[in-house]
Amino acid sequence: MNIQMIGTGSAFAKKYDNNNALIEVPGFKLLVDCGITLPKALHETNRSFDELDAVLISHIHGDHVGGLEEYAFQMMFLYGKKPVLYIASSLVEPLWEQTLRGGLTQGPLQSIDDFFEVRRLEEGVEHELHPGLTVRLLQTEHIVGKNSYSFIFNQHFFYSADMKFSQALLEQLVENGVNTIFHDCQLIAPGVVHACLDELLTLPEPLQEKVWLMHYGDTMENYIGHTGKMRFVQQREIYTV
Ligand SMILES: Nc1ccn([C@@H]2O[C@H](COP(=O)(O)O)[C@@H](O)[C@H]2O)c(=O)n1
Ligand SMILES: [Zn+2]
Ligand SMILES: [Zn+2]
Repeated sequence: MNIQMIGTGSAFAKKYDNNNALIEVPGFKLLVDCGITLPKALHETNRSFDELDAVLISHIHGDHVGGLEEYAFQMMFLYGKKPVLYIASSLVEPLWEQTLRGGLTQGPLQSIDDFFEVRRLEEGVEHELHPGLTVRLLQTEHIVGKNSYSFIFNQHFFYSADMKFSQALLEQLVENGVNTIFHDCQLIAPGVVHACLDELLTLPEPLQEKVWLMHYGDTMENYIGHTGKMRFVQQREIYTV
């Protein structure tokens, strides 16, 4: 499985695009989150919405869903298709009612199903998205009252939604077979709604070796060499995990 971060930036980053990823297995390309900067960033990566097979959403913040309106409209008006949207069941209603409805509705097109082929996912269930690609949703702590789901792909690759620090969770994941962790990282403490670098640096070194940092601010380069055994994911680079 290959992963390319179309962006690695935090919500306010300007040097880096929104923390959205493209996961690829033979015959299938999955976009993970679709933030405000995604349409332009995808274009700059010489890719188009039409080549994606589906999008998977972690939670409802602009840097993760703000590009979905353009995705839906481009697919409808440029390609005559309805994109496949994988999303936790609990997020379907808030995504439509609180984020997309205002921009997308027109004439007879009044429901999320008019724009997306919605595939509802349940937490804790192993879902096969395509032969060679499974995902399990894990609800992780981010903002009180807003559901947020991290992902375990192919039972060994953990991709954090925006989440608070939890050493216990990371240790449990590794015990259960996870060998690579892409984790959001706020460079400056306190993390509040994200794990911050100081917290992640308290992880034991063998665990740090499995951790790659993403969702970082514009000053990331100042921290190179100061992340213990953890490494920064580089925007647009392709990793095999
Ligand atoms: N100093 C800050 C700045 C922002 N927040 C919260 O972050 C959320 C948006 O960013 P994401 O990376 O989570 O998409 C939003 O809920 C802000 O309230 C914060 O807590 N502190
Ligand atoms: Zn975010
Ligand atoms: Zn968030």
